[in-house]
Amino acid sequence: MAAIYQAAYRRAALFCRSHSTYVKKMRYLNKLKEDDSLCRQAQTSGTFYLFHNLSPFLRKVEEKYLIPQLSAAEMKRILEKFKETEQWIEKSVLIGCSDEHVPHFALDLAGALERSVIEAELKGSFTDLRKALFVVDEDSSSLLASAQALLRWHDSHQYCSKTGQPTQKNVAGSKRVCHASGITYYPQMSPVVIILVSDGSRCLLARQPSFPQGMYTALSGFCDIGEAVEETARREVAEEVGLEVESLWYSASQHWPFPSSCLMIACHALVRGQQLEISMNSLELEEARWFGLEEVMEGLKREPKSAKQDNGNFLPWFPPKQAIAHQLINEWVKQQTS
Ligand SMILES: NC(=O)C1=CN([C@@H]2O[C@H](COP(=O)(O)OP(=O)(O)OC[C@H]3O[C@@H](n4cnc5c(N)ncnc54)[C@H](O)[C@@H]3O)[C@@H](O)[C@H]2O)C=CC1
Ligand SMILES: [Mg+2]
Repeated sequence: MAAIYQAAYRRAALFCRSHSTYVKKMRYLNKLKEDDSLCRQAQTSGTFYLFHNLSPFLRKVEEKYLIPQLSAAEMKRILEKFKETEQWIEKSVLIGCSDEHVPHFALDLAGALERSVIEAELKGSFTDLRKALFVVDEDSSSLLASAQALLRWHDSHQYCSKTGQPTQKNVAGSKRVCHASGITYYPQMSPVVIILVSDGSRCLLARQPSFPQGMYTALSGFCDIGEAVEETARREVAEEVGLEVESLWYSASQHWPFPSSCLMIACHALVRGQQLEISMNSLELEEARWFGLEEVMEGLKREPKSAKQDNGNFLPWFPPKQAIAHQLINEWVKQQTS
């Protein structure tokens, strides 16, 4: 009995310790965002993730893809070797820190150094994010997605939209300021609601014409200005498939970097029993239909590569596990089978 209590105590102590590590880390990051001189100093002891034209730098070691972190000294050496000034470090943005408070920065070297030069020097390659996200581990993929989103936002917000004057980033890159108008700009995400519609025993999955062949996913749509999440969900389901949502419940959320920084808010929805006929909006969708449990379970197991049949048709497959749509579909299967 005592052993059980000891184990519980150890778990509780561990929780408290990790909790306070987390709190300290978040407060340190917040300080770096607010204090330019502290952040400038942090750049001299931090580590750097490299990008080129928004493509992250990856290194393949055996069968694994890793994202190398360069020390500040290594960064300095490379910039000096290729006759670039250290000023480039100023362009980096803060993306996190370790539990020991080693800050992590992301830096895009396009404009400073040739892509192939850095690739040869550091023995790796700048890889399109659409590939990179799916070959690195889960923690690295969310770090790459948010780092790229922040770099992209800075790249496209160099000027004030009111005065046309250049904006200046703070050292951490958590904002940009137009000194002519005094306007502060903060990095933005567009909220998108993704809804897995069910009639109780089947779920509704759809395809847009631009999707890879055979891929189906849950319905989704950007929030209109002024809308609540529930309103977007009801409107998108009505617009895209002509059905009325009866009840809606939240599942989880995810940052999604395509086409640029979306906050995906994932929900399950039930539609009214009497009215299950799909009336698809063919301007947005190529196909929308009900899937039974068995077909969904098979689709979850199917790899895109194995979806093509001998007759040229494609069997249905769903987004990979990194996409929140996958999680919604998995949850629905669990609900049906529990
Ligand atoms: N991570 C995941 O599991 C999934 C992510 N998605 C993402 O959700 C996003 C939205 O999905 P859709 O069904 O295409 O949205 P949607 O049904 O709202 O239609 C897209 C159209 O909405 C308009 N629009 C309104 N506000 C916009 C904004 N802030 N940015 C861009 N376009 C805007 C544009 O005309 C665009 O063509 C896509 O970017 C897609 O990558 C979609 C499904 C799964
Ligand atoms: Mg849509």
